[in-house]
Amino acid sequence: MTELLIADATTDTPSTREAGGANRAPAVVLENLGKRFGDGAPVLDNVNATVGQGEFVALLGASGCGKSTLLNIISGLDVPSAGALEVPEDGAAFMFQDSALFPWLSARGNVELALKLRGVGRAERRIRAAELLELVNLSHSVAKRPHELSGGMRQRVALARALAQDKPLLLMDEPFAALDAITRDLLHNELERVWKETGRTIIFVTHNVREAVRLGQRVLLLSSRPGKVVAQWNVSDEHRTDAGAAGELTADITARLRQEIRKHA
Ligand SMILES: Nc1ncnc2c1ncn2[C@@H]1O[C@H](COP(=O)(O)OP(=O)(O)OP(=O)(O)O)[C@@H](O)[C@H]1O
Repeated sequence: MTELLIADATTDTPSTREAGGANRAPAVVLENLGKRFGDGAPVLDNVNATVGQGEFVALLGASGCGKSTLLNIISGLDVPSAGALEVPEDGAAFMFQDSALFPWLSARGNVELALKLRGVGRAERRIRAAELLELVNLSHSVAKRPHELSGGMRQRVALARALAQDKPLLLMDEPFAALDAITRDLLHNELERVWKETGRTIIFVTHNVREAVRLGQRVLLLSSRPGKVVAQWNVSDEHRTDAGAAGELTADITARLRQEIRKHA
């Protein structure tokens, strides 16, 4: 059992501060963050977490616990009602469950558009888009439009487009939730490779414990109503190489997640 207990998530405890990786400079710091829409009950309350530069963190929680709200706040699309946050000055790129590609543009056109919005010149755009599509294993389909691509291929284009924004932080909101299990496994391998090659900081939201353990160096569990970080686990090399150890960790996290869900059932 490797759960790092957060005894009092209402304060910025040493466990939450250090878990970003004692050797890493922080990329994202959330301090006593709260969010309430209008005069409704708080959706997030006293969220404390630190994500280190280059770290891959999986954010897990029951449906409706505020995961997307938290990503929206980190990305700057929404503002917190309480607390403070530090995010990279250069901002974040976002990737969603729906690839949200422009249907009239090819894979290359979609990626080039993101480069154009950054002011990259025409010749360089072509080269850079080709590199990014190669990075996500889509060199053979650059001229295809979204309707000619499978769901997995569309998500690869969306990943290339997110990388084209050249932001140090990548926020991923259940990007593979709509894919079949085999395609999802393939994309897990590819995302891991892309993360290692690009050194991005990634916060990856999912409902899927197995996916969180497969991808995250650290898994954070958000409680429901209100959402706050109630537990976290480090995923070690042993979990990556030993299916038994990964299975045990997955079972531990699942039990803890069920506990959270039962509280509000
Ligand atoms: N703009 C908004 N106005 C009012 N309430 C909102 C708004 N956005 C989100 N909420 C509420 O905040 C809560 C958390 O929503 P959020 O989408 O962040 O949860 P989630 O954990 O991402 O859910 P899921 O896993 O189902 O996608 C929900 O009760 C939702 O109805």
